[in-house]
Amino acid sequence: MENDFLTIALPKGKLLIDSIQRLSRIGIDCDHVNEDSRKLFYDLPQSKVKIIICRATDIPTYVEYGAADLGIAGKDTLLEENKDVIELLDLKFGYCRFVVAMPEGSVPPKLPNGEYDLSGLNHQRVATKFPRVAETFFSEIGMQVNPIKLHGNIELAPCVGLAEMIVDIVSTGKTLRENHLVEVAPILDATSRLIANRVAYRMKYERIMDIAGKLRNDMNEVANEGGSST
Ligand SMILES: Nc1ncnc2c1ncn2[C@@H]1O[C@H](COP(=O)(O)OP(=O)(O)OP(=O)(O)O)[C@@H](O)[C@H]1O
Ligand SMILES: O=P(O)(O)OC[C@H]1O[C@H](OP(=O)(O)OP(=O)(O)O)[C@H](O)[C@@H]1O
Repeated sequence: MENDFLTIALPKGKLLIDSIQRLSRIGIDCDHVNEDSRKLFYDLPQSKVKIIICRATDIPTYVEYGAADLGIAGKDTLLEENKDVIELLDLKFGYCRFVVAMPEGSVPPKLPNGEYDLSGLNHQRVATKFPRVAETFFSEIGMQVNPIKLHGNIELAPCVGLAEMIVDIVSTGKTLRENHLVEVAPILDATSRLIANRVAYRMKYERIMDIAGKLRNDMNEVANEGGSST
């Protein structure tokens, strides 16, 4: 019966390989799902699962509207998209950090506690893919900024005068370094999460909790063996 099937939305891009590995390890036969193909959905009748491949930033939308029962998305995307979904599990891969960064030549002075004094940045322009995250961070410290929404290569913006600073993801720090930008404030850390549609969570509770439980056990087993969980 069609309703026995569970639809899982996976993000193309950086999180796809780990997502496939995690699902494969708990017996969902999705090893053949790959990004090089232009195929965007896969039926896995043995596992009674359909996999759909979405842009990372669209995963919460597919799950909120019920086009997917489950999805895997970065916490950064969940905060920015702010969709009505249930966050079931921290999968602990795809680690990255949100930061505020500025050109080396214009970093603000430091406070006695060693943090940068951001107060002079009030009402300045922030280039970012994450305007909600940026505005929330600054409003929590009593400041207002003018977000300029971009879709990529954020680090370019302050180098060419489009914005005074950026709010972006840092992983290795290479992109900041190569563009002469300095982190002036951490915002938060992000990892990938298993999310569920609210209705599916009630209607398909046992299957969803079975998958979430198996993913959690798999992570614990890998951690107990002392290895990386990805
Ligand atoms: N160095 C990194 N840069 C960007 N994202 C990272 C990094 N490390 C981990 N991630 C995680 O991977 C997720 C997907 O990133 P990816 O670059 O594949 O897609 P995207 O470019 O953000 O999405 P879209 O294609 O919709 O713009 C991010 O939301 C984040 O959670
Ligand atoms: O600290 P690093 O390891 O250098 O990684 C950080 C970079 O990775 C992301 O960009 P992405 O590769 O997603 O490309 P984009 O600029 O098109 O978003 C992010 O927006 C940074 O630019």
